[in-house]
Formats: sequence, structure tokens, C-alpha cells
Amino acid sequence: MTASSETEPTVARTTTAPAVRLRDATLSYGPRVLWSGLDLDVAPGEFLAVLGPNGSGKTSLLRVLLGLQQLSAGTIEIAGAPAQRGSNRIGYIPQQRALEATVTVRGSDLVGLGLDGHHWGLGIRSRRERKRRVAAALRAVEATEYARMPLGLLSGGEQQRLRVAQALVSDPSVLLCDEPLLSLDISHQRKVSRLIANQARERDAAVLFVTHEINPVLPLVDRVLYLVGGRFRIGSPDEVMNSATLSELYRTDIEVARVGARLVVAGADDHDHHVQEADEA
Ligand SMILES: Nc1ncnc2c1ncn2[C@@H]1O[C@H](COP(=O)(O)OP(=O)(O)OP(=O)(O)O)[C@@H](O)[C@H]1O
Repeated sequence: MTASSETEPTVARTTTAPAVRLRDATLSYGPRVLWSGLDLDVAPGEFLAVLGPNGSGKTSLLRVLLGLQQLSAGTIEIAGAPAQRGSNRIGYIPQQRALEATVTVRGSDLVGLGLDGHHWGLGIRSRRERKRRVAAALRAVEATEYARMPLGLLSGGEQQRLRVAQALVSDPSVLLCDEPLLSLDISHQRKVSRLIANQARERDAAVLFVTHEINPVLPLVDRVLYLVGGRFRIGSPDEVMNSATLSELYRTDIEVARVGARLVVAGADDHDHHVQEADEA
């Protein structure tokens, strides 16, 4: 499988150095090439949606950015430096996993872990600042009320809001989100989407947002990276989310229509999930 030869190195939105830069990047597992020849710059303040069917390598891309997975070829830089594990510049909302009911860690402690690795010092002022930041992050996701409860007793959506708070508490300059809206009700989908977008718009973070459902975030998206079967396209939502481009990527007929502010995509079995909850934007 090969990457699309039509994909150009992408141009950063501003003249600032990119927050994330991949050059001629390839990721393979044994003989299986997930993607290759990937050139991507994500600028500070940019919101990039990463789309594609199951197994196309979206989560693997985030793992490369987190320094958890080595590229098979090519280079990667985060703010001009190689990707490395445990970077406190990066906030990460992992794909949701249900926690055992026996997990006794409290929500506020989970959010506080997002500050580990930051040099606060040991004094009382540092402890106060840490507490203040955790409290603010908990308020932002409306989790204050249940922050002292054991995680295992919380609902999936409540746990997810705490993961979002943990990713945001350190004010990251790169925010990696792996299907962060899963299991959130519509009202919290909107609030969490807005918090993530604010981290880009107001704090100049580069956001990479993996999702199967673009409609809830469509108004927030600057560009789309669409991965299918080793091929990919990068561009504005209009450039990528159209019948010609998706038909070429999927190598079968795909129809994309705009219905009001929503995108409706039809034609590939594995594709229909992109339009679920289409009225939630
Ligand atoms: N360490 C590994 N060794 C071998 N294969 C792997 C490894 N990690 C992931 N894979 C495979 O690579 C493929 C891409 O996985 P990845 O989780 O990146 O896909 P995805 O696009 O995020 O999928 P989904 O939409 O289902 O979450 C999968 O088929 C997966 O089984």
C-alpha cells in the first residue's frame, strides 16, 4: 500500500514554527504499512481532525507523537525537538477504557497526575498553585461535585470528563485527543469540544483530534487528515470531505452531501459511522 502521491507537504496557517512536524513519515507493523510518505505540519492554534476507518492508524499516529511508538522511516518533531515519552508540553486524552469498579483513586488525584513532571517546587505557594489549577480544571469539565469519589464508581462519561481535565490541567501546547467525545451526553460533547477548541484558539495549542464523527466538531476544524488503507489526504474540510476525494481514497463510490451545517456521507459500510449524531454540531 502506498500513500497518495497527490498529498503535498502542508502549509502551516501562520508563519510560526510548527508545533508538530512529520516528514516522509512511515509506520509499519511487520509487512503491514499503516501510512507512508506522510508530510504534516500542525501550527500552534490549529485544530486538525484525524479521520479514517477502524485500523487505519489514527491511534498509532498519536502514539508516535507521544514517543510511545517509533516511526519505521522519516522524522518527527514536537516544537522542534524529537518526540519523547512523558513530555509535559503534550496533553493526551486517551481512547476510553472502562475502569474496574474496584479502582479507588479519586478524580482529583487523577487530574493532579496531569501536573506531574512540572516543576512546582515544594513550598506552600507551589502546593496552592497546584491545588488551584486542579480545581479550575475540575470546574471546567463540571466534575467538582464528584471529584472526591473513587473513579471505579463513576459513570463512563464522568470518568471521561476527568480525563479531559487531566489533559488540560497543564496548559499543553500540543493536545492529542483520541475520540474524546465518546460516552459524553450532547451537552458535555459541546462543552468538551469548546474546551479543546479554546486550548487551540486562546492558548495557541496544536490540537490533533481523532474521531469517527466529524459533525460535532466540524465548525471547529481547520484541516482534516483522512487515512484509508495506507493512503491519506490532508486539507480543509471542504477539500477532503467531498465525493471525489473520498471515492478516490476508499476506491469505491462515496457520496458526500452538505445538509445545512452537517456532512452526510454514504457509500462505504465502514464509513457511515462518520455521520452518526450529525445533528449535534
Ligand atoms: N504494536 C502493534 N503491533 C502490531 N500491530 C499493531 C500494533 N499496534 C496497532 N497495530 C495494528 O495497527 C492497526 C492500526 O491500529 P490503530 O489503533 O492505530 O487504528 P485506528 O485507526 O486508531 O483504529 P480505530 O478506529 O479502530 O480506533 C490495527 O490493525 C492494529 O491491530
